[in-house]
Parts: sequence; C-alpha cells; structure tokens
Amino acid sequence: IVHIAAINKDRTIDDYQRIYNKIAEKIREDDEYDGYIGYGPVLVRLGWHSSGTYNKENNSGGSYGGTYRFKLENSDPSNNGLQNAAQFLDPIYKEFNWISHGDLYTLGAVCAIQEAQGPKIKWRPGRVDLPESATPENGRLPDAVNGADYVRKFYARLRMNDREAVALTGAHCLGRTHLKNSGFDGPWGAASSSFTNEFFINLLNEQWKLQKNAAGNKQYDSPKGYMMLETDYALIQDPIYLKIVKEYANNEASFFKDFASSFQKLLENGIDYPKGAPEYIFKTLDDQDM
Ligand code: HEM
Ligand SMILES: CC(=O)Cn1cnc2ccccc21
Repeated sequence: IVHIAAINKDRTIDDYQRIYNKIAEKIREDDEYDGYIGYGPVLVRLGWHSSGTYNKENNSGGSYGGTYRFKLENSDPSNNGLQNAAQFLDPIYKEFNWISHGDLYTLGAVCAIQEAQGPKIKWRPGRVDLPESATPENGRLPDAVNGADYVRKFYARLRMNDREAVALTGAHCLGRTHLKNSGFDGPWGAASSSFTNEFFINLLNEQWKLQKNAAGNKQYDSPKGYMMLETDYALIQDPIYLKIVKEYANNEASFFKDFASSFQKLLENGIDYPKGAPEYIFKTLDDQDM
C-alpha cells in the first residue's frame, strides 16, 4: 500500500495557522472538560490513535486516510473516550472542510502539545480521506497490561526504536486514565494539562505498588495517588529503557527534542512526501500575543 501526500498549492501556512488558532482558542475556551484538565490530552490521544494503527509489514493503517471517522475504527474499544476529541473537532471541520480528516486529527494533536507548552512539532499536510473500505481492523492499538518485551515489539511495528518508544510514552504526562474508557483509574489530582518530563520523574521517584483497581485490572499506584500502567512501569523494569528514562528525567530538553521528532514520525508513518512538500512549524497563541 502506498499513500502519497497530495500537495495543495492553493493552501499556505496561513490557512493552516488559522485552523491551528481556532483549535487553540477552543482549547482555551472549553476549559471545564474532564474536571478542568481541558481537551488538550484527549486531542493528543486522538492524533496518536489515528496514527498508531500503522503496520510497517504492509504499510497499512496510519493517519493518511482519516479512517478514524468511520464506525469500525471509532468504535474500537481501544478508542473509548476519543469521541470527545472528535466532537470537539466537528465544528472546526465544518468551518474548514477543505482539510482532510487525517490532517485535522494530526494538526489537532500538534496544536494541543504546543499549547500545553510542549516542544514545537513539525507538521506536513497532504493526507487524503480514503473510503470506509480502507479502515484498518480493530486490535492494532496497544494493550496496557503488558511488559517490556511487548512494548518493544509493539513500537517496532511502528518503526520506533527504544529511545523513540520511551520519548513517545512521555506524553503520559498529560491527562489521565478513566475507568469508564479503558478500565484504568487515574487520579484527577496528578493529571496535568502541561507538557513536561514529569512522567519520567514520577516513574523514578514514587513508590509503586501493583494492585487491582475497581475494574479488576492491574495497575501501579503510589502513596501520592499517582498511577502507572503496566506498560508505563515496564520502562523502569527493562535496563535499556531505564537508562533512557533517567536521561529524560534529568534533561527535559533532550526529552523535548526526541519527542518532537518521534511524534512527527508517528503522525507521518505510511505517507510518502514528494520532494519539496511543505513542512510547517506553527506559532502558539502566545507566540502571536493572542
Ligand atoms: C504502549 C503504549 C500505550 C498504551 C498501552 C497506552 C494506554 C493508555 C490508556 C489505557 C489511557 C487511558 C485512556 C482513558 O481511560 O481515557 C491512555 C491515555 C493517554 N495516552 Fe496513552 N498509551 C500508550 C502510548 C501513548 C502514546 C504513544 C501517546 C502519545 C504520544 C499517548 C498519549 C496519551 C494521552 C495524552 C492520554 C490521556 C488522554 C486523556 O486524558 O483523555 N499514549 N493511554
Ligand atoms: C497523572 C497520571 O496518571 C500519569 N499517567 C501515568 N500513566 C498514564 C497513562 C495515561 C494518562 C496519564 C498517565
């Protein structure tokens, strides 16, 4: 399967910055969502899940076709809760319906990270809506009740190495788990809407106890009321991952640099960009004094 980015010469960075600004202003406006965590984290998760179906073996899945918009994909149990992000983006799509769904889902995630004071993420347009028949089957997204070997193998399918896998998991500094969505129980207290290296610091500094939550699923809980999934905790059980976790806990700039490149790679998996295809770095609302 080959997906070639469609270059639309009529659209410039200004057109995409306008959509970015609309999303960023709406994140600021709709601040009450999920106990005042806001929509940032769930927008990041939508961008990640619409890309995480990619399989390097046959270059299938991934963000290109915007197939999350179809029932088969958006009703995948792994996607429980992402309806909130899709509903958030609905009015934006209605106003700017020249954009493809794949470009919108990934642009929304880039916007959410940058507006959470995270790193600037390079973004390239050109994803093209594919028909429902192109929707990947359920089951390609990762399960949280697994260890390091599973994590390494899962990320290899997305062409990610150990550093990229650890960096990407650092997005769990944002938002929280919700029992009704995933069967994991996250604390409101510790949930954050700012993008930092705190996930790695907490992983190393808290005492973690493996226990069954109210849904009977195993997760790690700390005295401060933080939680980690088993796939999170795997990052300090595996010696190779542990070394990288320590680096990112001690050097936020290194985490930001690696996250920015890994997240762009994740969002572009499966897409061939022609030579000279435009690549944008959007300004935050703060950069524009808005
Ligand atoms: C082994 C890989 C991963 C597993 C098993 C996993 C699992 C989960 C689970 C179970 C939740 C809770 C969902 C809910 O209950 O609402 C969650 C939330 C989240 N995940 Fe991951 N995740 C993984 C990797 C990633 C990656 C690569 C990113 C982004 C780069 C990411 C970003 C997020 C965000 C931002 C949230 C919070 C969403 C919210 O607050 O609504 N995750 N993840
Ligand atoms: C605040 C907290 O629970 C940090 N955290 C730890 N693992 C997480 C997975 C998804 C979302 C947030 C996560």
